[in-house]
Amino acid sequence: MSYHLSQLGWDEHFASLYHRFDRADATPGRVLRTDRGVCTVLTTDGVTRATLGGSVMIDVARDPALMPCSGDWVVLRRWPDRRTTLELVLPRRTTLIRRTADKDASGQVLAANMNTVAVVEPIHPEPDDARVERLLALAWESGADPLLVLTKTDTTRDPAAIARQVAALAPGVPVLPVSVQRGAGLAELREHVGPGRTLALLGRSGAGKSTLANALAGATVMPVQAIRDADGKGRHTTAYRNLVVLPDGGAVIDTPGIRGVGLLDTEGGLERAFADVIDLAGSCRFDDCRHDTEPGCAVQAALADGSLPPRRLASWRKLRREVEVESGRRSARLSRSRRIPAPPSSRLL
Ligand SMILES: Nc1nc2c(ncn2[C@@H]2O[C@H](COP(=O)(O)OP(=O)(O)OP(=O)(O)O)[C@@H](O)[C@H]2O)c(=O)[nH]1
Ligand SMILES: [Zn+2]
Repeated sequence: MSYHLSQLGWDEHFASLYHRFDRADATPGRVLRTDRGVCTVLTTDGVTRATLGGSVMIDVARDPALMPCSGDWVVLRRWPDRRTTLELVLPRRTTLIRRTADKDASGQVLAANMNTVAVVEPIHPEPDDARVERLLALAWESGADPLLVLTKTDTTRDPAAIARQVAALAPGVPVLPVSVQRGAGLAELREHVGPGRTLALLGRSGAGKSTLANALAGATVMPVQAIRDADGKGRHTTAYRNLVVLPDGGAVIDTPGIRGVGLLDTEGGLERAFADVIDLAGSCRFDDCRHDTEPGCAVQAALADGSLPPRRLASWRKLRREVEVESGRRSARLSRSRRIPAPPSSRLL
């Protein structure tokens, strides 16, 4: 049985990247999950497990963000002794990456190559404004389209009112209230998946991400589990918690529930998440306005007339300060690591 990778978003772009690695013992695939250096990968022949090849290990030692993750398109190599290694991660189109807690401030990739990132926040107890803002900045940063999903709407009396309040934290982002229990909002959410499209779910533990992924997958049996194992050793019984292949095409990436998430903000995600504040700042009289006591400050004017909630400016300042401090640490680390010559990444396969 074969599986069409195009159902998962494999297209001419990735095919052309893969082309130069195409040889008899190589095959492309998409990472479903990773578990301590062992990756579960879906190929046209089914699901296989692969260990990291030497070149990937060298890349990861240099930059932890190059560790394969759910959603990555990769090149596998099959060896005569039946081992399979993951030899290369094809360049990611979008990347959901958070700053790790270590002092190096390096990045950890949570998901790759998704078209949409849904920030998943429960409507009850009350949505946490600061968390929503932070996760939305991360979603914008990924390069994918952000979406805000408010879950468990069956647990509160007036979900629409809460959705309106939360929408003020999410300029330019569609807000979608859902209840899996009642089946409400799922049809709207399905519009963001479908053939060739991948939706990543991002949110705290208990937000309802796995419940959403299961609801989108519909049946209890994923087609992945019905596909013959590429090793010929029978079916896998593992529950694929990370990338879930949907019966009608497309995929959902269920990221692990995260407690705190640091922003790397190298792609301007913060500015897009705070487009309301940035737009106002563009109308201040002085280009270097600090939005304190300067004359002609559009931000202060909006605070005064109530059109900008004070906490939006406070959040923006707090997150920007955090990113500045952390990027300072990161550049210190990079200048240290430059003393080690970078390995050539092209002698693969
Ligand atoms: N009432 C109600 N409860 C829900 C709904 N969706 C999820 N829940 C409950 O919320 C709890 C957490 O849901 P999960 O889907 O496990 O949350 P998660 O985000 O995957 O959590 P982690 O796996 O820890 O990251 C479970 O007890 C679900 O039954 C809903 O629509 N309504
Ligand atoms: Zn100003």
